[in-house]
Amino acid sequence: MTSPALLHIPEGTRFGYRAGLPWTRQDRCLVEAVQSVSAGPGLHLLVAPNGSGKTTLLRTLAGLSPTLAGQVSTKAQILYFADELRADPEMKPRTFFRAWFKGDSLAAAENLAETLRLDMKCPIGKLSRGNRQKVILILAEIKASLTQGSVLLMDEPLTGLDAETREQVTRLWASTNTSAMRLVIMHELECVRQADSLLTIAGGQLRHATARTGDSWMATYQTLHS
Ligand SMILES: Nc1ncnc2c1ncn2[C@@H]1O[C@H](COP(=O)(O)OP(=O)(O)OP(=O)(O)O)[C@@H](O)[C@H]1O
Repeated sequence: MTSPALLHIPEGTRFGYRAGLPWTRQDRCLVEAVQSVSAGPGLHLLVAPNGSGKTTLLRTLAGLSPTLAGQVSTKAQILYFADELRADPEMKPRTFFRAWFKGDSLAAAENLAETLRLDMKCPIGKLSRGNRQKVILILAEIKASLTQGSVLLMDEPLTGLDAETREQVTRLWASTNTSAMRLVIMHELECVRQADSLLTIAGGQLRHATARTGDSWMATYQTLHS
């Protein structure tokens, strides 16, 4: 049985920004869906060259920017996580999670922090890039666990993590909150062995592969760009 689509991007949908002064404003299209894209629960990778419009696409899917044409549809709860944690630098992760969660959810956040070796007593402003990233990942996972079938949009969540933590996180994604859809921007395709699809932007076109060609997602990426 195929999984229900949680996110649908119709053919012709355009993503970008409006540039210039209000009276001379012009659309600058970065990405156009040349085929419709539907994705359901699982892990979906968004990998494309620097500056091709990945963050713009993700922010638009999150409803933070308008599409330039067309309309994205979803019935799911959308959770967007930017590539940097925005929180009071004096706040410690323990206080941060206590502000977000109570009871079992808070306990789950604390357990995950222990698993990922996050120092809960170090102020966020003094955490390394990778450790700040762990705070975002824990927030994402515990929030996703509160609603069935959420859509998590994550901008470079693995950047800055050491190899062991990356491995732990990708294993976690495969085993928990499996009703969620994770659309994840990343640059290092090698660190993910299992994924349900790959999206990329080639020459301004959004391309989607739902099965691997060849042995790896890297081979699929190269095919989509050829
Ligand atoms: N509102 C805006 N005004 C002006 N330029 C913009 C705006 N939004 C995006 N851009 C430009 O569009 C291009 C694509 O940006 P975006 O951040 O979406 O790319 P990206 O693929 O995520 O890049 P990277 O891999 O480097 O993070 C960049 O050159 C960026 O400066």
